[in-house]
Amino acid sequence: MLPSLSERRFLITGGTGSFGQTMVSRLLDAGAAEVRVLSRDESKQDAMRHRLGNDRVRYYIGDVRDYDSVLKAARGMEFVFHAAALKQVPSCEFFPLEAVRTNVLGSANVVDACERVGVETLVLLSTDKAVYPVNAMGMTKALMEKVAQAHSRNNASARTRVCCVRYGNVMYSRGSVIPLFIDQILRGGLPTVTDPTMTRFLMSLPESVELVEHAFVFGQPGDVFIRKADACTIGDLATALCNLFGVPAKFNVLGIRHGEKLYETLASREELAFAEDLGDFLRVPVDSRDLNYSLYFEEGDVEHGGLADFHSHNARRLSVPEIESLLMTLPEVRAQVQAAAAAVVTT
Ligand SMILES: O=c1ccn([C@@H]2O[C@H](COP(=O)(O)OP(=O)(O)O[C@H]3O[C@H](CO)[C@@H](O)[C@H](O)[C@H]3O)[C@@H](O)[C@H]2O)c(=O)[nH]1
Repeated sequence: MLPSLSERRFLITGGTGSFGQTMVSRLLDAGAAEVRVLSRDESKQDAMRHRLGNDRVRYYIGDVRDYDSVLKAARGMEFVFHAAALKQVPSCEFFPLEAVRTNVLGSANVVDACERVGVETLVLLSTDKAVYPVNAMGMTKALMEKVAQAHSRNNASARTRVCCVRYGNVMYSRGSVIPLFIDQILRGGLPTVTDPTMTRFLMSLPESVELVEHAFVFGQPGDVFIRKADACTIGDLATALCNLFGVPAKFNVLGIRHGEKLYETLASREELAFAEDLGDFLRVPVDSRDLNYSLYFEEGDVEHGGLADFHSHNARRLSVPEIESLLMTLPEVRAQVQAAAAAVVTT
């Protein structure tokens, strides 16, 4: 999917995370001349340095909240992927201003630094929680999208092409529900399900990386790219995992947590009225009108009435066997299921 990248230079903010590590490997494989990782945690960088052992990867300690640290890392780079964020819904509810500082002001720093040093393309990673947001994480990611779009709308001669991508839950990402449920099952406990009827979109890490690559190759300034995905209920997810590990499908119900929604929306009906359907992806272009709306009178109004939002309650619903098959495509899950099965055989 990626074109040849020899002599091309990349920066990934939050580059030690699940997305960042996968993207770094893809860029190295595609021949990138240099990949910089900007992040706060020196021990994660050190572990990655030892694991990769590749001198085309350079590590920058810094924080997107600190403009100078972003500027230093962005200097000389042609392409930037902005993945650094505060992402946990409940913790952002308790510390909303921290989410504003990282997700909104930090993202604005990234946009400004890229423009200042003449980065060619910047792709910012957003989430379905940014659509009709009810929690601080989603609200701040929605504002991040607005910052990115305003950059494109307000700067006709912008040097940096800025696009966003939006996706749902990445299966087995750090701190997410799938490794948690597996851990609970392996310890002999019951998965703690918030609400069995709650639905989420499911996407693999390679699919999320593919979406970013698509935006990187095809995006126009201000675009938001969305990857279409199937969804499942959390009750079915817990059941599928219990089945895979050969334990009775039972769980404890916790109740919905701070800031959570029963379902997530990947694209609103307002966006779908303008979106371009690209098969696996949707492209939502920026509304590039200025504030003189009367100038656009003849373009008329777009009809939103017949459209429905694209959300995880009306997306294709995966059955329990389908979830089991999907989970077994994840190397981490496969390895844990096989290890558990082998342990049963030897006892
Ligand atoms: O003990 C638990 C923890 C979570 N859940 C449920 O599992 C689902 C997924 O939870 P989790 O894996 O914590 O993800 P989300 O809170 O949905 O948020 C994730 O998915 C987003 C995309 O929607 C990303 O933007 C976020 O960074 C990422 O944390 C939700 O319905 C939770 O209610 C449980 O049932 N039990």
